[in-house]
Amino acid sequence: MLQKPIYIGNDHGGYELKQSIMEHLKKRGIAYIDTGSSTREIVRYPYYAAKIAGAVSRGEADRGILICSTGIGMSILANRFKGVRASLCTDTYMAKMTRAHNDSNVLCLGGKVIGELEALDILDAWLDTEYEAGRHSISLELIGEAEEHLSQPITPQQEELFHDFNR
Ligand SMILES: O=P(O)(O)OC[C@H]1O[C@@H](O)[C@H](O)[C@@H]1O
Repeated sequence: MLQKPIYIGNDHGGYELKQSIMEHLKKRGIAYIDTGSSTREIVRYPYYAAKIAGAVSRGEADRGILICSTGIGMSILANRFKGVRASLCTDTYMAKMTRAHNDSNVLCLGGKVIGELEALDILDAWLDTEYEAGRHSISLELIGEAEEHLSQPITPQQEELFHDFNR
């Protein structure tokens, strides 16, 4: 059960699909806040992606959904924010796995890559799959450690940890 509304962002390429996503969330009784572009006019996707990724990173939102033409540009930007694990999904398997294994907190979709029904199935899989934790929590810790040292070269000790599969 989600505690906070899902933040949604989109550019022109994601405008159409966002309408279906919002309708679907409404039907499911899931609260959302739409901070995306409200027209088909050409806009800059990094601006809209940063609003959602920033909100998730600061803890104002637990989950976000980003929709652009391919989902790629927005996922590139979102994953630069601390604590954001943005997942570009093109099928339900990816959506389930990224929740179960990566505790994904931002779903990225490509409005020109997948059809409406496929997108809604992906969304449901992402919403309904719980994070498994267990062995995956070590990997998330490693991602967190990498985030702390983004612009610094990895030390030999960190390098060692990355290759220690017994952790
Ligand atoms: O549509 P334009 O502005 O040409 O390019 C931006 C798109 O390029 C991709 O990274 C994103 O999918 C975004 O929607």
